[in-house]
Amino acid sequence: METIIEVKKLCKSYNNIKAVENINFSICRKEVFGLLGANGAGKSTTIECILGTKKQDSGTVSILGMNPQKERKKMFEKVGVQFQEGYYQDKIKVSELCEVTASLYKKPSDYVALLKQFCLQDKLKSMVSELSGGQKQRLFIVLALIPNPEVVFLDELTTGLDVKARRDVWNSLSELKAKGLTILLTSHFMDEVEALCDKIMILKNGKDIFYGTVKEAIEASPYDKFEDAYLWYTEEEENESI
Ligand SMILES: Nc1ncnc2c1ncn2[C@@H]1O[C@H](COP(=O)(O)OP(=O)(O)OP(=O)(O)O)[C@@H](O)[C@H]1O
Repeated sequence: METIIEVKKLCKSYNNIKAVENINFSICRKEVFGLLGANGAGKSTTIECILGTKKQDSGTVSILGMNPQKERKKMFEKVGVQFQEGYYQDKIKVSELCEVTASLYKKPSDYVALLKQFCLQDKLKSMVSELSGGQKQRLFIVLALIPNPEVVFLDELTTGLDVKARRDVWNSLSELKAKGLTILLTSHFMDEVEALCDKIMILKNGKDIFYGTVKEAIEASPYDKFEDAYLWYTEEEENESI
């Protein structure tokens, strides 16, 4: 299978904090990869190094065969990123924000169809600032998909969404995956990870403490449920003495 993202021996420190220490993983086309871990575990730092918005201290990153530091512009033609609130201006209509985003790309997706897919078709003429938290979150996923990317980065994918909206987002992503999209996501919801991810990495204090499938993670733990296993991997004291 074709490798889309390859991370080798990635290290990044901030002053005295080792945010990411010797991380290795690869993601194949059509795979959904979950980068997991508690607040401060090193997920965002890893993602920023992959996107080239932060420079690692050592190690290498390849995305779609490119070096993100050297080929930033070419890379962003093919890579979508879901940003959080605060990144976008919100005194603008949904349609205008989509239009502006689409204008940045050579072959953008049809944003009206995407808005429909994420149940936002009625909001086309609304101001972004007037959307609910969950509607904004879905709009940010749509914006990440407008480039018609080969790979998309989704950060805290469904935080703030109601139960139905989460399920709808999972279904839409599964459809996009079937069409060839590769997805790297972060999530603090283990049911979501179980439903979507082909492979996961659990980080703790910048280190890789588990890399494999959800099934393997459960099997290598004393528990039957993934959430219990996840907590076992990430728990502070008990495991450190083992
Ligand atoms: N710009 C920075 N300067 C100094 N320290 C930083 C900086 N960015 C992150 N850190 C530290 O690096 C570590 C990893 O942070 P990072 O944001 O990568 O974690 P995260 O897993 O994405 O957390 P969250 O789930 O809260 O988003 C933390 O200890 C954090 O305090």
